[in-house]
Amino acid sequence: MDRIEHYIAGELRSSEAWLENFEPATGQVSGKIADAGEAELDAAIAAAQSAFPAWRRTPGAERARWLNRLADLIERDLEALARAESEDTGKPITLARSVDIPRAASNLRFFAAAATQFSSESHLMEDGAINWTLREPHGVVACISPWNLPLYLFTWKIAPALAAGNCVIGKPSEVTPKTAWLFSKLCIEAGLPSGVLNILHGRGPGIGARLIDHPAIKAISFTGGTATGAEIARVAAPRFKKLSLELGGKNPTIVFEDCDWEHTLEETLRAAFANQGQICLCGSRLLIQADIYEAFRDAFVEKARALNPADPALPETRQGAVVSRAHYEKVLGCIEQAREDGAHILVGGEAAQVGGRCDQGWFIQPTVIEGLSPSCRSNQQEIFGPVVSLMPFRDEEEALAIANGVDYGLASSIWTKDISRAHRMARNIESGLVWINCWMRRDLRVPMGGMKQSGVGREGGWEAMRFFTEAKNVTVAFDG
Ligand SMILES: NC(=O)C1=CN([C@@H]2O[C@H](COP(=O)(O)OP(=O)(O)OC[C@H]3O[C@@H](n4cnc5c(N)ncnc54)[C@H](O)[C@@H]3O)[C@@H](O)[C@H]2O)C=CC1
Ligand SMILES: O=C(O)/C=C/C=C(\O)C(=O)O
Repeated sequence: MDRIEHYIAGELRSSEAWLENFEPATGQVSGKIADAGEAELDAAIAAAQSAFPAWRRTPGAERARWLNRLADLIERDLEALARAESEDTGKPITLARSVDIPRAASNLRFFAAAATQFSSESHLMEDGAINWTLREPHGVVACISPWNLPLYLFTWKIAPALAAGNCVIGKPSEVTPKTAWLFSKLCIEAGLPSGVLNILHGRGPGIGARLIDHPAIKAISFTGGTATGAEIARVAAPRFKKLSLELGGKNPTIVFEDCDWEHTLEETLRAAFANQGQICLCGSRLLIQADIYEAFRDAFVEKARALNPADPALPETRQGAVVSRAHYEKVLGCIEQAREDGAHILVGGEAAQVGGRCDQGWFIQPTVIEGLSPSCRSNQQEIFGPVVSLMPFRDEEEALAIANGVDYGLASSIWTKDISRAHRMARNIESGLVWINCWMRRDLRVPMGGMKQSGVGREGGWEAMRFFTEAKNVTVAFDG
C-alpha cells in the first residue's frame, strides 16, 4: 500500500489526517494520501518564501538545467510512472506510456528552453527616452491540477512557474496523487533546492481552498471543473491575485460531406473517446452534415462498438475505467438524463462489465446518442466521460449556430477538404482552439485556453511565461 506524502522544504512529510486512494480498474483501495492542513500549508509557504530570493536570482540557464535534470529522471522512470498513472486514473497503460509521461518530460524541457530565451523588451522613444520592460517573478504561486492528465498537467503548470523564477506550491488532485508523489521523490534525488517546489496533497475544498486564500499566494494557475474555477475566482479576484483558469468544454466536432472519410472517422472517434472522454478538449458533440449523416453515423457507431473497455494494465486496451466511483455515477446519471430527455442510444449507455481483477471496476461502455435538440441539457452540460451526442446540420450557418450555442468555448474541430470553408468556420467559431482535419495536435508554443465559461487567460509558450511574471516598465530619458 502506498503512503502518499507531501513534499515540503525538500523533504517528504506526512499529516495527521489521511484519505484513501483508489484504483479505478478494481474499485479497491490502493493506498493512503496525507491530507494537508494548516500546519503543512504554513510550512510549505515558509519554505517557498525563504527559497524565493535565491531562486529568482538563479540565472535562467541554471533553472533550465534543473528542469532538464527532472525531465531526464522522468524519462529514466517512464515505465514506473506510466504504470502508476494508469493504476491511479484507470487510463490504458499504453496511453500513459505514449502520451502522459512523455508529455510531462516535454513540458519540463520546453519551459527549460523558455527560461533561457525569455527576455526583457525595450522600446525606443524618438524624443529621447528608452523603455525597458522587465518581467519579474511574482514570488510564491499556486498550481492546482486535475485528475484526468495528472503528471502531464501538473508539470504543464509548475514548469513555466519555476522557469520564470517563482517558487511553487503544487496541489495535485486528491483523486490521482501518485505520480506527483513519485515526482517529488525525483526532485529529492535531483537535489532541487529546498522550498523551490512544494507539493501538498489533500482535498480540494480543504487544503485547496486554504491555499488559494493564503495572502502569500500571488498567482493561481488552475485546471479543472468550471464550478471550481468560479469558486477560485470568487476568493482570489477581490485580493487581486493573478488568475489563469483552464476549465471545461462542450466541444463541437464538425464533419462536412467532403471530409476525408476514413481519417475523419478514426480521428473523430479518438476525439470523442480518448482517455474515456475525460479530456477538456474531447469532442463531445459530433455535428454531421445532413447529406452524410446516416452513413457517417453508422460507421462511427460500428467503430465505437469495437472499443471494448478492458483492463487498463493490458497493452492492447484502448478504453479503460473512469477515474472514480463519484465520476462513474455522475456519467451514468448523465446518460440516464439523456434517456429521460428522449435520446436514442445507438451504442453503449450502460456500465461495462470487465471480469477478472476488474470485476468491481468503474467502467462505462463508449456511448453514442442522437435525437436530442442542441439546447437540451445533454447537449449543453459537460459530461466529461465516454459519451458523444450526434446532431445533423444543413449548412455552415446552422453548424455555427449549434457549435456556438453553448456556454463553453474551449476547442473545436472542423473536417472538410474545402480549405476556404475551413477558414470561414475557424474565423466564426467561438473557441480558443480550432483544429482543421486533426484533433489535439499540440504545439507547446501556442496559446492554450478557452472563451466564455471555458476559462480566463491562456497557457502555453510565452503566454505562460507572461502569466507567471509581473511586467515592470522603466523609462530612461537621455539627451537626444
Ligand atoms: N480540465 C477540465 O476541463 C476538467 C474538468 N473537470 C470537470 O469538473 C468536474 C468535477 O471534477 P472534480 O474532480 O471535482 O474537479 P475539480 O475542478 O473540483 O478539481 C480540480 C482540482 O481543484 C482542486 N479543488 C477543488 N476544489 C477546490 C477549491 N475550492 N479550492 C482550490 N482547489 C480546489 C482539486 O483538489 C483538484 O486538485 C468533472 O466532473 C468534470 O466535468 C474535471 C477535471 C478536469
Ligand atoms: O495542454 C494540453 O495538451 C491538454 C490539456 C488538457 C486539459 O487541460 C484538460 O483536459 O484538462
